[in-house]
Amino acid sequence: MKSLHNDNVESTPTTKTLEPGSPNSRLFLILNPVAGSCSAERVRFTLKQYCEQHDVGYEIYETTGKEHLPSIVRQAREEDYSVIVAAGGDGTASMVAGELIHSPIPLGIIPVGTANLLARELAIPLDLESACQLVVTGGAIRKIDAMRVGRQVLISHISLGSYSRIAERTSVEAKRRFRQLAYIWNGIAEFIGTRVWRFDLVVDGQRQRIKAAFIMIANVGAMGAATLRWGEEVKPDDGKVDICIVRTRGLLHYSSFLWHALRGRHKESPHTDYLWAEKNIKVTAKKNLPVRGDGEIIGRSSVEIEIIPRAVPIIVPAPVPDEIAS
Ligand SMILES: Nc1ncnc2c1ncn2[C@@H]1O[C@H](COP(=O)(O)OP(=O)(O)OP(=O)(O)O)[C@@H](O)[C@H]1O
Repeated sequence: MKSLHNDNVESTPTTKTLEPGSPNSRLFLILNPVAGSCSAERVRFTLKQYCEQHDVGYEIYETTGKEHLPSIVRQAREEDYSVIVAAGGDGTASMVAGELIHSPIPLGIIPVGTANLLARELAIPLDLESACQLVVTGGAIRKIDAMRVGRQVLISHISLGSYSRIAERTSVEAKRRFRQLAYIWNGIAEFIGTRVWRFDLVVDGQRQRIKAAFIMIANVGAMGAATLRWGEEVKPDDGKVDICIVRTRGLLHYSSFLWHALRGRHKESPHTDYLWAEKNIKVTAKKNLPVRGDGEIIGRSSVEIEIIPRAVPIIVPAPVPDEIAS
């Protein structure tokens, strides 16, 4: 079997097992050194500190972008790590999550990506120290729904239309330099346009033809800007996936859509329709549009999604007991 170790591995051997409420005993970290404005060195240093403090063994795999990440995760799973951690953005988290479906080994997230939508949704701390502490000392486990597309698994969003075109225009270099501003800049150009596209949409076997600026298939509500969400009822662990059909044309419509979203009254927006699916979704665009999944371009024009309810166990902060909160 190919070794999991790469040139930049740091490890300490221990044999403890994960016990709820006690520190995780053996941790495997997958670190994307080019995610967001990540400093791989700082992530290594901070994680090392917490691991040593809590007597937790760890190993770090730094991604190159060329490896088959699912195989790396599969091998770590077989080697009995108590927790597998993704340090990166939503793309890295979903690639790791795909191999942890219905697994007893939870996914920890150190959100050092650009948007970090999944972490925001699950209240996983965005500061490096607190995120490292959480994955090392453990918290609560939340099992979230997953979306299978071919051999790939996605956990946050899949979109086609203007929204996916923005991702296609935004380079890795721009994301690294300007973070979310890179998306906003490219978004303005797309949103002042008035284009809509024809789609064929099949939701749990029900087929319809629609015209829309974009279709957002959301398992996670967070849009990534302020408190904006894709819908009033989008939850990552409710066993269903929401479909937001945005029929906006031009800046005025988008402003109205955002105004309703800001007030949490999405359904009152005259430019959006909402559906939800429990089993599967198929979208086919009549034009050659990119399909965006968890921040990456995953295909063109068509996507078929199988929903896997409450599939991926993720470490989240433990709920604060009422008496402490008050
Ligand atoms: N060493 C590397 N060099 C270049 N690309 C890499 C490397 N490691 C991973 N990648 C690529 O990084 C992408 C995943 O990035 P990720 O989603 O983690 O960060 P992000 O895009 O900055 O954040 P977000 O998705 O939250 O906006 C994948 O396309 C992967 O192939």
